Amino acid sequence: MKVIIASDHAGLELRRELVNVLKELRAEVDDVGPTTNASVDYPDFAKQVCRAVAAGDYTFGVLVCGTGIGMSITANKYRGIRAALCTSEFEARMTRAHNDANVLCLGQRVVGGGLARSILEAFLSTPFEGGRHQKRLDKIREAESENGR
Ligand SMILES: O=C(CO)[C@H](O)[C@H](O)[C@H](O)COP(=O)(O)O
Repeated sequence: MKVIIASDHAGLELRRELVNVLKELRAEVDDVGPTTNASVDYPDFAKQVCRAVAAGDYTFGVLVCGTGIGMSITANKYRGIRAALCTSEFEARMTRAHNDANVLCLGQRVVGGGLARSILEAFLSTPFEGGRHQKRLDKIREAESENGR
């Protein structure tokens, strides 16, 4: 499994913890930064992750900012990206099973390291159920086209 991860300055510490978790889980992980806690703009980092996931270069992307909200708003602007902001394991399982989410967004100022780890593990290990949910994903794709994206 290949995972690409990024954050802004407000998600840097949690991102570093999650890189270690991903390595423990034997995922192939590319960490695109940032490398210092100088203030940066989260859309610049979301862009790198979302372009790579949408191109099919990675199984999943992970984005961390202060709340996870800015990252998730940005990520869902990219065609083919289904980004989910999760604050619980339940949401992580459901968004994989029902939405086939391909980008996980987390807020360092919202969830602690232990919970974030559980959320990440649930996200990575839950398969998409398909069936009735596929038809709904097809409709999301239609919505992307309708909006000229
Ligand atoms: O986009 C966000 C909020 O919707 C993220 O949490 C950012 O990390 C946050 O806005 C950064 O805030 P800061 O005051 O510049 O650290």
